[in-house]
Amino acid sequence: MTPHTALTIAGSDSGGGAGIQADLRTFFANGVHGLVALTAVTVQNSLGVQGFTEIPADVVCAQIKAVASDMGVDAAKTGMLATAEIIRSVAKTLDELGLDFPLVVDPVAASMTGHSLLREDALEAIRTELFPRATLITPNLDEVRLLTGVSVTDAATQRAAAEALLEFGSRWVLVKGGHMLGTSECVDLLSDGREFLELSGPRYITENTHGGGDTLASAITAELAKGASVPDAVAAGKKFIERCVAESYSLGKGVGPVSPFWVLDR
Ligand SMILES: Nc1ncnc2c1ncn2[C@@H]1O[C@H](COP(=O)(O)OP(=O)(O)OP(=O)(O)O)[C@@H](O)[C@H]1O
Ligand SMILES: Cc1ncc(CO)c(N)n1
Repeated sequence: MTPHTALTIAGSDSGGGAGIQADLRTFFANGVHGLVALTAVTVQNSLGVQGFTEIPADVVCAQIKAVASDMGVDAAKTGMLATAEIIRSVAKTLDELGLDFPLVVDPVAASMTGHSLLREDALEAIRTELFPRATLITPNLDEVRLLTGVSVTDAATQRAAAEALLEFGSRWVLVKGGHMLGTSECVDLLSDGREFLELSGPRYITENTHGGGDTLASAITAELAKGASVPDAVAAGKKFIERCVAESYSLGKGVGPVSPFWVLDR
């Protein structure tokens, strides 16, 4: 049987734990065929990002058009987009395609070691060009602060952040709580402005969470590609990432990756 398709528009991680590598293994683990529009080549390992080179914007868009026109896209996600020019071109291309599939925008600004993955002014372009076209946006707490100025420290500020982010025009927002320190639970808040759904799970004690945000967003995208509603896709994505954090491993001298290898024993 031909599987559903999910497109990732994102950068490559030479360490294999984040970026398109995380997306493709997550798509596979969730039973969808992964398509790729590569935006940048990063030089990185478990210790951090040493640099990156972006792909020309017209080549990024040509990849999207090539797969969309021939194979069809059931859902798409964006990760590292590198430059404002790439962001604007991707938005235009999605419009040209009619954007008749769900779009998850993970507003990747920096790696977890704090290295920038976006040229200056590009986060503003994600906000104005992509958020209004997004079915769901999935910022972490650092990205929330950069986008809204809100510092999330508890349930009330997480809800205030969700409300502020929805003003930018996405249908849904997931404010991820992975970086909320001092809590024994990891609580992500999903909202469309009417419903506020707390997705809560155990916080595992591990340093090895590289690629966690990408893995969550691509697991959600895979579920959307298969036809799930946003709340169902996010609930399934949360279960998936939890298990991947629980089974993460050390690799290299720094932060190891979350791992979907457990699906091989399913
Ligand atoms: N220690 C942990 N135990 C369980 N779940 C976690 C843990 N850390 C993060 N998560 C979950 O992983 C997902 C990603 O959240 P997080 O806030 O870490 O995103 P991120 O910062 O974008 O990820 P990345 O580490 O890729 O930069 C969320 O669902 C969050 O609740
Ligand atoms: C290529 C790439 N995309 C996203 C992230 C964020 O996890 C990363 N470290 N590298």
